[in-house]
Amino acid sequence: MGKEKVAIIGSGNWGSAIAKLAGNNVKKHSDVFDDSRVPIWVFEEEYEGKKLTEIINTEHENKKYLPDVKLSENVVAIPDLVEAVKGATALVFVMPHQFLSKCLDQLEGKVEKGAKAITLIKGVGVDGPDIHVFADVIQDRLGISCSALSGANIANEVAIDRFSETTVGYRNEREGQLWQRLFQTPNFKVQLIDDVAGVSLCGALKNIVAVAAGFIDGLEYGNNSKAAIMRIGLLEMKHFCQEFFNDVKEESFLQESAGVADVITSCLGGRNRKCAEAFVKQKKPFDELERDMLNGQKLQGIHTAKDVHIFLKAREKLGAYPLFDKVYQISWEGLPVEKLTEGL
Ligand SMILES: NC(=O)C1=CN([C@@H]2O[C@H](COP(=O)(O)OP(=O)(O)OC[C@H]3O[C@@H](n4cnc5c(N)ncnc54)[C@H](O)[C@@H]3O)[C@@H](O)[C@H]2O)C=CC1
Ligand SMILES: O=C(CO)COP(=O)(O)O
Repeated sequence: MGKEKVAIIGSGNWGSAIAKLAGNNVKKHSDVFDDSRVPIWVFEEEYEGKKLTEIINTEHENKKYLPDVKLSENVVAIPDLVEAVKGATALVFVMPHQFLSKCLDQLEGKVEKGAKAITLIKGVGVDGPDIHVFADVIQDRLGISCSALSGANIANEVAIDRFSETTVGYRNEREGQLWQRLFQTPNFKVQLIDDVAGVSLCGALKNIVAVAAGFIDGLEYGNNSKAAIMRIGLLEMKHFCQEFFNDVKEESFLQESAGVADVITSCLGGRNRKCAEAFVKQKKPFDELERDMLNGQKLQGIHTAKDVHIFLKAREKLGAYPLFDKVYQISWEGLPVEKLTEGL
């Protein structure tokens, strides 16, 4: 069997951090991976008067989304999505969830037969009463096996090699071990679990909880309130997964980085938390805050709150998830933020 050829689809803050790890690890495991080239698809834009792909390919740094972190020289930025995945056998999906569907439209019928994929995207696909994790969406649309990676992984910290853990929910153990080889470093520990849905849903739903934590910070309610939001949020996450997905594992919530640890880090230090605090203090809408505070990076939590609201409404289950619903109502329907804790 030939060596695995990796392609990374997405080059934002997390996409660039993961490209750094993958670029180095393919060299470390050159018995398994083709280490000559790791293509990364870049949604082309100008940054400081130059094309972002040109900056990445000459300076080996994504100056817009992950400044001051050097990427290995085998990481090659490519603006054409289909060209970026040409010949790839190991596809890493890592773009903000709102852009996945358009990418899959372009990729359908274009990926290598027998390729495998992993998604690092945090979000869910909702269509009225139907809900899907993105690993399933990718698998169905492209006809390839797709695992999921999620964890307490603030990208800027992983990128500078601070000790962190993550969880891979695998389709089969062999694929889990392949992804572990691609991403694990002495300071980035990759745990494996046979729970694609649980890992994916933890990553999506914790973003709603992080928005709630940001509201608490905006209200200056203090640490007890924030701890309560984390606890209630984690329970709603677990309840939601167990109610609507058959095969999720309890360990994914309580023992894995994807569950409890990601709730904690996101409620302390994530972008969703930061913008939600500003929403309360500055009284500006989220799209304006995203534009002013994130320099092109994207919020996921408020969109996931809306997706989950649409789904729960269609299933007539809104009352069963009061925290998720309060986040939706405050973010999208003008409910006063002081109502967040009412009835929890
Ligand atoms: N940043 C972080 O700390 C972490 C992020 N994640 C997840 O990883 C996923 C990707 O996040 P990031 O890499 O941080 O992205 P990001 O939040 O930095 O978003 C910017 C990216 O979106 C792209 N983009 C903008 N407009 C686009 C369009 N119209 N079509 C396609 N792409 C477009 C930009 O080119 C850029 O690559 C998200 O689901 C996020 O929740 C997961 C763990 C950590
Ligand atoms: O997923 C993350 C940390 O694990 C990042 O969360 P934010 O998108 O809120 O920054």
